[in-house]
Amino acid sequence: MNMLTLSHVSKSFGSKKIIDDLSFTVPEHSIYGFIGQNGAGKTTTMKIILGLLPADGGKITVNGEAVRYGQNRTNRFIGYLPDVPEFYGYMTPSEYLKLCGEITGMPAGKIRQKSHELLQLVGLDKENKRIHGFSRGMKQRLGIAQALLNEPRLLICDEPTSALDPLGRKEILDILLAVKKHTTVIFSTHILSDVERICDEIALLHNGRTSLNGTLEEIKSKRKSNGFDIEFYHPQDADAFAASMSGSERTSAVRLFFPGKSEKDMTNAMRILADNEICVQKLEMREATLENLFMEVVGI
Ligand SMILES: Nc1ncnc2c1ncn2[C@@H]1O[C@H](COP(=O)(O)OP(=O)(O)OP(=O)(O)O)[C@@H](O)[C@H]1O
Repeated sequence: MNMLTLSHVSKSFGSKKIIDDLSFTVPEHSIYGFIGQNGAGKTTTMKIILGLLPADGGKITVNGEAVRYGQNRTNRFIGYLPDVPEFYGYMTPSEYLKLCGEITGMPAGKIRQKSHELLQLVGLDKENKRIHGFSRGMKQRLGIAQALLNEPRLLICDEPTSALDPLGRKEILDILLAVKKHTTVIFSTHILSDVERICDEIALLHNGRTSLNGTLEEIKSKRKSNGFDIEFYHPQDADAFAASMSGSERTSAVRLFFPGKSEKDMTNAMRILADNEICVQKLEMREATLENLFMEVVGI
């Protein structure tokens, strides 16, 4: 089942079209990476999903129910972590979660049990400091605990790792992986290594549409090969081979790179190597990385 679907969604601010016929689906219990450059429209899309901004056209469903601007019925399925979460700095984490639970009408026993469980999950269970002394990473972790308090079916995180150092980012990514058992996660980001680490599926937002979407394997396999490298034992073998197969770049004394070549070209290279009795240390295809696919799509 799909936890979130967007069909032909559009949004303009004045004459500027930000979202243009955007469609994608997020399967239940997946981690979905919503990627785009600064200003691509990620936050705008999330606000439309939350019913906080009206779309100009199209349809969105969350857990099978249609989202309507200005109504918050579908938000009972959603936990939301904004890019810069705001807290009452004079409270401790457990006081803050208690307040959030009370506002949403949770019974006191349930608030206690969920707060304990969630603070443990985000590594803040032993933290009795007031929130104003927290690091950015601790605030993001508390924000995730708060977003999960009402046991949402869908957790939406807006750039949860963007302002964090590598350790802080790892902590957030590990938490998102842990919550996937119970909750579908969609998170926006422009940090591609985070996406490669935890996402089951991705959509790349460019010019208001998804320019790439699917699993990482699907996306990488659809794109053209990036070529192959050959590492020789002797520089003179590299010289001889470069003379017999065109299109190489010398990347070291004993290495040649053949940019843009296919698997068929690599088979041909193997034949030439065998015919000339040249033994090599290594011969490998260069896999498309998400980063070079991103560059290709956005035209950098
Ligand atoms: N309320 C608004 N009125 C006018 N323009 C807006 C409004 N909100 C967003 N925009 C514009 O829409 C575009 C998309 O903004 P949005 O915040 O959705 O991008 P984003 O992908 O989340 O970017 P970032 O990674 O920088 O947060 C930007 O050009 C922004 O200036």
